[in-house]
Amino acid sequence: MAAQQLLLNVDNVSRVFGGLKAVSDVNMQIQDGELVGLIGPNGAGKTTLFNLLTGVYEPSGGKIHLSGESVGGLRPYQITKRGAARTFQNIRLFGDMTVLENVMVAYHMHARHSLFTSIFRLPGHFKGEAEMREKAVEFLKIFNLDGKKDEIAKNLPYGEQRRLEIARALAARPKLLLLDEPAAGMNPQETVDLMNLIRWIRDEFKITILLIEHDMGLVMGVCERIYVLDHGQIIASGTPEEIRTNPHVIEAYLGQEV
Ligand SMILES: Nc1ncnc2c1ncn2[C@@H]1O[C@H](COP(=O)(O)OP(=O)(O)OP(=O)(O)O)[C@@H](O)[C@H]1O
Repeated sequence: MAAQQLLLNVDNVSRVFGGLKAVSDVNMQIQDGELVGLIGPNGAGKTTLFNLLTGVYEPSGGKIHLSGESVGGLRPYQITKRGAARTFQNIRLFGDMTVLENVMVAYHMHARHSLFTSIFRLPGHFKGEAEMREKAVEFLKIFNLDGKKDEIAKNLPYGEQRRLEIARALAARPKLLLLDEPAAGMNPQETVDLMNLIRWIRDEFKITILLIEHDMGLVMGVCERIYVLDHGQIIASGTPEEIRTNPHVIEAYLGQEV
């Protein structure tokens, strides 16, 4: 088996808001191809850490490397170009665009049209558009959304909007896909389907996935390794079984089922 490559290296990263250390000296190493969960009680700092990894916030301290390249403090679009794409806790689609257009926007970021062919609308450009449309429909098939390609995104049921958001993030061809509570608002059957889909995406696209999730069944069922944040600090990391029986984790979740 090939040696694993370090994809994401979070080295002593912190973020302070006023007097509050929302993320405190966090260390996290994720290997290429891993499927990793990030859990923790409300306000633990999970979304803040995602915002640091994707350039929404600048770290107050520490370093972040993606594929060996320093990305801490870069703008979100710069980090997307370097291979990290995400979804949000509150769905952020282009609500007034169609389902297909939402995916094509992501493709456009990676299109290889020359300025010349775009301006003069030479055949190469049209070929590019047609190819892009075809690929976008292929993507939508994976997510069982191809039948809805011409619907306006905001009119889709909630679970489908979540799936579309994942499809759009994936269309940007990330090495690292960050999912912020992908099962939020889904019913149990949708959650099980999503769990299978996430695992399939990782295997099929050979990417690395880091997901935040409150649904413990989802995290324990799908992730190979889990980090636990509490009050901005990593209090545990390990396999689902190690996390389930970790006394620090049980204490952090006291009164809640782990
Ligand atoms: N922009 C901000 N300004 C000030 N404080 C913030 C900001 N963003 C987050 N915080 C604070 O940082 C802490 C961590 O919040 P964060 O949203 O990262 O937690 P979380 O683990 O994602 O919580 P939840 O599970 O409820 O989504 C909280 O105390 C929150 O109030």
